[in-house]
Amino acid sequence: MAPRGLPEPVLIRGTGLLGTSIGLGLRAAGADVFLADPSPSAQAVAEDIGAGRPFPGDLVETPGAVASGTTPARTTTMPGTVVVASPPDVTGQVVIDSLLRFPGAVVLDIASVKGEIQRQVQAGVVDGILTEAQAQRYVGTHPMAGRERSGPVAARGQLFTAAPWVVCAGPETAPEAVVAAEEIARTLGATVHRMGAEDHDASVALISHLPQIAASLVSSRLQETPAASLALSGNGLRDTTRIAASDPQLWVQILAANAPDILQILYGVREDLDRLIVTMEDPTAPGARLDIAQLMAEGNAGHARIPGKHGAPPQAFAVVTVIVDDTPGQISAVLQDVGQAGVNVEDLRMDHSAGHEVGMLEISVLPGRKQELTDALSARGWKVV
Ligand SMILES: NC(=O)C1=CN([C@@H]2O[C@H](COP(=O)(O)OP(=O)(O)OC[C@H]3O[C@@H](n4cnc5c(N)ncnc54)[C@H](O)[C@@H]3O)[C@@H](O)[C@H]2O)C=CC1
Ligand SMILES: O=C(O)C(=O)Cc1ccc(O)cc1
Repeated sequence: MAPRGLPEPVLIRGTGLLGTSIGLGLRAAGADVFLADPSPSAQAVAEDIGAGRPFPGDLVETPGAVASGTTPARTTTMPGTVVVASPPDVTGQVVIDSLLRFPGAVVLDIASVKGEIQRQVQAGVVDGILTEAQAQRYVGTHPMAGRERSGPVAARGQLFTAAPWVVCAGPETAPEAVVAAEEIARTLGATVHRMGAEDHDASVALISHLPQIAASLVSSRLQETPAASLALSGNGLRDTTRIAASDPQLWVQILAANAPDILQILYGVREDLDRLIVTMEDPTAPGARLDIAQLMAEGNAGHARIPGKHGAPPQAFAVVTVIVDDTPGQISAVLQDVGQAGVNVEDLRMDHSAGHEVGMLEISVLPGRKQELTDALSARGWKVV
């Protein structure tokens, strides 16, 4: 059964990580999905893994066609909804092309920065390329879920489960566009957050773009580090650097598109860093340790404000740590016993030191269930620390 309120078929333009993940999720929900990507291999992989079928029509954009107001060729197959999942720097152009090419279709994009695309659509109206009615069929959105890898091979239909999905509708946006965007988000298991494009861009500068910059800055220090030092790495380093493996091409576009908002935050970070440097130059000076303590306490306070699963208020879970052998099947065996004990797993992670034959499986549960789970796992022979 197709999702209600979603005009079909759905055409996904751009079958990389995000486009293919959306296709997989929509197909699993029974929607009819077409795929189009200028990269034949990206499109073929997306089709092969079941994200949709090829769009029967030529969607190659003529360079400069949108800017010059040339109406793109219309196809006989008309999608009801177009999801633009291309790289950010061409998204505005693909959105305008879709509004012109598919009269009547709702068009949404999922690019990481929203203001610039909204401005391009508005400029299309001012320049007479788009009518107001055409522009109203567009709604900007942003799923707050992704991976540090790109391309369809890394796609997952479950990528958006429990993730926030921002919908940037304005008073001018056609109601059916908002309904379709929210239906896609909910069908894929995400929670909808309505927000203006400017507030969105200011928010992601802090909660998404700064962490990316911080991870890249920390990781760039590791380039010349001797292997013997890196062998000591634990989860602290892994936690703070995972997203440093992200696609540079994508991030050049994201950071450039949101530079003014990011810059305001970087000025604040620079102030804190300058203060810390002065303190560290003489850590025994009067007040220096208080300064360091204050920095750590400010970090604690900010971290405690990060909401938990499903956008719930921050919650301190209790962690039950189980030692498991580094052999196949151990983790699933522990999790089966956790399920038998009737305790819900809120979070899970594996701490794995290089060169050791055991791993530490950290199972986060509600604080009230910790003792019960510890007892149940110990009774089944697991070593709980
Ligand atoms: N990577 C992530 O974690 C997240 C990315 N996004 C946004 O999703 C969008 C796609 O990102 P990814 O899937 O990660 O990138 P990707 O690099 O995996 O895929 C982009 C795809 O777009 C195709 N493409 C290039 N030019 C195109 C055009 N003119 N028309 C149609 N397709 C075109 C490419 O061939 C490629 O297959 C970006 O706008 C990004 O800001 C949003 C949330 C998370
Ligand atoms: O890998 C992660 O944890 C991410 O946060 C990825 C991500 C990248 C870009 C976005 O616009 C949104 C999410």
